[in-house]
Amino acid sequence: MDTLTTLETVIAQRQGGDPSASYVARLLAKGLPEIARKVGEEAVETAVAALAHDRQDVVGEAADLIFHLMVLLRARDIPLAEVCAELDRREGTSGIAEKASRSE
Ligand SMILES: N=c1c2ncn([C@@H]3O[C@H](COP(=O)(O)OP(=O)(O)OP(=O)(O)O)[C@@H](O)[C@H]3O)c2ncn1[C@@H]1O[C@H](COP(=O)(O)O)[C@@H](O)[C@H]1O
Repeated sequence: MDTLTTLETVIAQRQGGDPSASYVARLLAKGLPEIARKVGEEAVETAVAALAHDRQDVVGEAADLIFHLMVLLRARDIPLAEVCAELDRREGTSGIAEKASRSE
């Protein structure tokens, strides 16, 4: 989690920076449609790698996907904490559903 928080800070710092010196600045300058396209591309590459047998490829593609997703969240001005809060909420919700099904 610290890793993602640090990455989120670095991405925010790169926003508005020199596109010739920073991949993040370059990607953010291209705009949301290009960022969304990259997320889609990396998601497909992750899925394809998962179906093949090279474990290290899956790790690499998953890292590319998470990185580009973090850039997309920055472009939409959504803090990572908001996504984590949604995951926490679901954990709470599924816990309630589980308890309810156990009491039936
Ligand atoms: N984690 C990453 C990271 N993962 C992947 N990438 C880049 O994402 C790109 C992946 O694109 P592809 O594999 O599709 O290859 P490509 O053809 O070069 O990319 P496109 O031209 O199609 O966009 C590569 O250029 C990688 O270098 C990353 N670039 C940056 N980071 C992090 O972001 C920080 C800031 O980076 P800069 O903005 O470059 O300083 C770095 O310190 C890292 O921590």
